[in-house]
Amino acid sequence: MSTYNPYDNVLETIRNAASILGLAESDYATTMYPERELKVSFPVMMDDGTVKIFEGYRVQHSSSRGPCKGGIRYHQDVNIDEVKALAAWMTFKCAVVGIPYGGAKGAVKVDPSKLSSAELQRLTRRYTAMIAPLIGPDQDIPAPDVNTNGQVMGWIMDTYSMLKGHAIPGVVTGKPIEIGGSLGRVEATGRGVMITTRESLKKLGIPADKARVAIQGMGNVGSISAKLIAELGAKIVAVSDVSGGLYSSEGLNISAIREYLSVRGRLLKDYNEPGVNHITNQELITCGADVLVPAAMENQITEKNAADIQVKVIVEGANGPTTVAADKILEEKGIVVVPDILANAGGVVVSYFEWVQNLQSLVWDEDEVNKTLNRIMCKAIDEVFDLHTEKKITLRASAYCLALKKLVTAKNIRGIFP
Ligand SMILES: NC(=O)c1ccc[n+]([C@@H]2O[C@H](COP(=O)([O-])OP(=O)(O)OC[C@H]3O[C@@H](n4cnc5c(N)ncnc54)[C@H](O)[C@@H]3O)[C@@H](O)[C@H]2O)c1
Repeated sequence: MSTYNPYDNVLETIRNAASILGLAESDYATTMYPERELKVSFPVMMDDGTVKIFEGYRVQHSSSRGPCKGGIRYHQDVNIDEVKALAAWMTFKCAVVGIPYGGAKGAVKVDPSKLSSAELQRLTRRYTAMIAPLIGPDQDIPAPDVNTNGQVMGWIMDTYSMLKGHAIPGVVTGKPIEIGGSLGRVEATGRGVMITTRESLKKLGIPADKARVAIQGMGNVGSISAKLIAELGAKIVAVSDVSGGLYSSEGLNISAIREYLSVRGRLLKDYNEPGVNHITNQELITCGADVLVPAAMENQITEKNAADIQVKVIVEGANGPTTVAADKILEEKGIVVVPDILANAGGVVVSYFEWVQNLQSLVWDEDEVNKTLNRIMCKAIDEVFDLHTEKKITLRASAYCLALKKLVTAKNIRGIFP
């Protein structure tokens, strides 16, 4: 078996959509290559006085439909192909939900749990300085992703503003409210996953209040998805984090688990409650539920475990959790996969609201944010399901066809420079 390369996954998915649309390669070739790839190496002074060198990246996949947009990830295993794939998924995500952005992604190869808060701040500030030539509210706007959060965005905003000499809140989204963040942004990706789950179940005729749901990952996306899907009346029977998972056929107490995890450094392997069993991440993926929400990392549903998956629907909270080979197995089994570029788009939609508020120096109330998010998500979900029914293609192929069409149209209108 060849080594897993998420960018190959992206290319195969784009080629499949292009062939469904009957596009010639010259029509969509630009979507196969990132516009810019920056690799940086930079020193950080550690608390003990030693200097460590870290490697980071910023990839801008496309600016055809607007400024580049995409999160920053801190992870010890990150590499350029992963960042290229994540940047491309952002391009397609923004296109499928119809917000005026291209796609980008950044990362630093680091395990942030091994750094003190002061070291994390110095690393973030130096990485920001290294990518400063590429980012800015008009060209490329970062946001949180795995292992980054509002505080990290605050340091990025401050560093960039200091370099420019005045406050520029619109350079990042996912900031704390006090410095220009949007109400509803922290919950937005999970809220989008909940809306996608609710609407998909409705279309498939599965009552949400009878659904049994398993969620992999209890970070920003997984834990908010768990909370909001539970509020639909569904039973969350399994959740997990990097250390392992919890299972209860009666349904887990999500607010108690979220409360427990709110202390930095705590892991689910140490969580104990009567009636709750410890399971592995693999057991979570193959446990008997109706809905599986992978909300951790890429490459979790593969040809090795796809045949053992028993759910009716998979709602991809994470980016790229399912490989192309696994997708084919799931399709043959009749399992409906709601793709990442649709299911987890809530975060970038509310990031867009935050950026608009920053550019206009306006503040929206939370109700307006959530209502507008709901409207945009429901419209995109309807469009993706309609094309899927009309063309008898998977939901992933449908979402990519809709997005690719918009990207090709934008490129054609703009023409080729010079
Ligand atoms: N934060 C956002 O707004 C956002 C938006 C869209 C998509 N996403 C995607 O959602 C996914 C999760 O992002 P997040 O922001 O919630 O990250 P996070 O850092 O807040 O949480 C990640 C969670 O996954 C768990 N995890 C890490 N590695 C794992 C593994 N190998 N197996 C099982 N669990 C593992 C962690 O313990 C943690 O619970 C990523 O794919 C990310 O790209 C995030």
